[in-house]
Amino acid sequence: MTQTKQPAGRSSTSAGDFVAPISSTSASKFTPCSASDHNVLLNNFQLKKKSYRVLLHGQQLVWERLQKIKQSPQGNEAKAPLPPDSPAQPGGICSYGPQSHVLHLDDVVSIRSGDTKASSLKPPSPPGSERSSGCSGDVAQGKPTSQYLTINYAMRLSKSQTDCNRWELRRLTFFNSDPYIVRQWDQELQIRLHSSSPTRMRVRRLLVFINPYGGRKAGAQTYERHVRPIFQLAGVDATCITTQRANQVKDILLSHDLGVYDAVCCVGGDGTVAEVINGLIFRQMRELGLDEQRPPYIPRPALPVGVIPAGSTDTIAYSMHGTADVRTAAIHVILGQHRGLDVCSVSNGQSLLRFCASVLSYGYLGDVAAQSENYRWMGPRRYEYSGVKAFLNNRGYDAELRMLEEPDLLLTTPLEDIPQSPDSVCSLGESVPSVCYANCQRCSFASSIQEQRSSLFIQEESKEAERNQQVETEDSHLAASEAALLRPRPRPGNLRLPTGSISSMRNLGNDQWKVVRGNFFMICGANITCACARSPNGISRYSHLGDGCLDLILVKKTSLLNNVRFLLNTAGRSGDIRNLPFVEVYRTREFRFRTFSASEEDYSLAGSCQPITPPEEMTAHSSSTEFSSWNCDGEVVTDLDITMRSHCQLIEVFMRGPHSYSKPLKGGTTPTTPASSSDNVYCCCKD
Ligand SMILES: Nc1ncnc2c1ncn2[C@@H]1O[C@H](COP(=O)(O)OP(=O)(O)OP(=O)(O)O)[C@@H](O)[C@H]1O
Repeated sequence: MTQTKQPAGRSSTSAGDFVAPISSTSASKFTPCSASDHNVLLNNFQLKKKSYRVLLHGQQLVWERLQKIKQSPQGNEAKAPLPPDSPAQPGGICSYGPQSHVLHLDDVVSIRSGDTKASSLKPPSPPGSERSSGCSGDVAQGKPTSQYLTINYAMRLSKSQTDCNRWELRRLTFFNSDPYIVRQWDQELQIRLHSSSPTRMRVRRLLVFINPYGGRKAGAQTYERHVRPIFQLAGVDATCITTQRANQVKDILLSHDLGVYDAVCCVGGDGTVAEVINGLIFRQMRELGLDEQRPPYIPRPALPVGVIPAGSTDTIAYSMHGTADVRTAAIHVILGQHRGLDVCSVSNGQSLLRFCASVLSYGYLGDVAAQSENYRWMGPRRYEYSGVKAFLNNRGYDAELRMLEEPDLLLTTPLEDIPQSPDSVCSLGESVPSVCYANCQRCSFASSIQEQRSSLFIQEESKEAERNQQVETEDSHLAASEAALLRPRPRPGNLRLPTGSISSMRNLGNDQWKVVRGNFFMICGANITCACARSPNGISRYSHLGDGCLDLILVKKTSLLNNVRFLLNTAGRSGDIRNLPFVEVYRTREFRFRTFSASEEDYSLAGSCQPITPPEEMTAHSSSTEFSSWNCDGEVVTDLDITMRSHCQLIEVFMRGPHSYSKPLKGGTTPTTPASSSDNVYCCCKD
């Protein structure tokens, strides 16, 4: 820890700035966030014409109000921190005392200094320009002139009664009459803001796809009004492409040079997100020279993805952020925190068809997807109309499903070996399933296992990949050898792995396939919760964003009343479909589907790896009452022999996950954040 030095030959300033070693009382409040040995800056600044002592320590900025003390014994006027008078700023995470305000640099969007307040408020210059690096307001070398320092940051509205996962932008403008101090703070903050972290990437050049056709056809306006200003504030250089047709996103991603971009972002609904994800994965397969129809493993794309909701349901964005708020999604892109998102491959007997990021659904939702395309002119209301039609016409669909049930980690792992984190609200091998939040322990654990697998078994799995390529059986074309070629995953922290966890993962292959036959109202393979504004818990409330598993939900065909019960249950906040006697939920990594009433010719109607079926074929197929279609991320797939397989954290997406928090306490007291494991269960939006 070092302290700052004032440049020689300058007089002290009227604001009472000083550079001082941290006092023992202040230092005792620190809870360092990173192990790196950062400098500590400590100076007085003015904020809204009031004096504050401001401290930069590690990745945390702390400011504490000063007040005048009448006279010191020596006769000098002095300043001291105010007594406790206001609660700490929400978002503060360290124990600095109740009167301190704490801002983590993870939540800072941009920093800019200026000679005047107005000039410090201007957005930073885009990357590549002279002023984009280092000191933003002054020429880095030479005599500084800036006295204002504006810090733009984002804050979650944790006290909001309507949407507590929403984030908003805020700013602080500090004043110091000594430009040397302002320059030093500016430089130090810029360095720390852009320092690399395995789970955070500050995007500089972004490729943005805008779908002007999805949802209410307002993608372009949404981007201009809400997203562009946020990207500008962060100094992001965004190249925008407004799509002209379906599948254009995928075609561009497959054919264009993406080397200059740090990330890809889409403004659209689930179909647009799926196009981006499919485009990036297929591109990676091409670059590696893999057979796209029968790849020996699924490679991880190089670029992370940002998702801005502008579609009809936006379940992917909602499941990622806990809200479909556009500004929140844009803020997550510029803050740059990313997590691995599971992606499922969908294949038929012959080849890989496509990748699915949210849900693959047969029966009721498949019928809705197939029919609603005919009523797109209605906008999002087409789902209600087609939904009622498909509901009344559903006579049940015969099907056979085979799956490997995910073993419960608790059964194979001694309890004391299960990693515990005070920040986490997700258990691992839980008897009561957990909900996936920010800092999800189940997903972190899956990530760690993935990393260990790729390093420990790389040689063995490479051999397995070779063997699989030689002996291509119907079942092995997507064999689980991808881990060998996955690059190591970023790890949020030092997570201790339970002993035996690796072997329990590897024993999966020896387990027995479970077979379920029946007549179903609906069959869903849910990769994520599939929550949306109308169904805040989603179809699959306990699905995790990155645990490498999917939830197979089987809704048996019983009575019309039960179908209504099921739909009401998924729409409400308090219901749990697991309690319904005609619903079965299995957690698995893979399932296979066949409809036993279909003849051989009925299989693989699409008959190729064409991901989206042509409309004529789709309509003809959907008119059959014996077979349904598949709804894959809102797009229609008509094959009748389907395998869905989850690929753990295959793609990095800009998100933190929905947040866990306590209800705001009565009397305006802010609950402590992050939530401890005991106060995680309530969302202030819930009742
Ligand atoms: N210019 C365009 N004209 C016609 N179709 C387009 C165009 N651009 C994109 N598409 C296609 O529009 C389809 C629907 O888009 P998207 O899924 O984003 O919106 P949505 O269906 O309204 O939303 P959601 O999937 O969230 O319900 C996608 O399959 C995409 O390929």
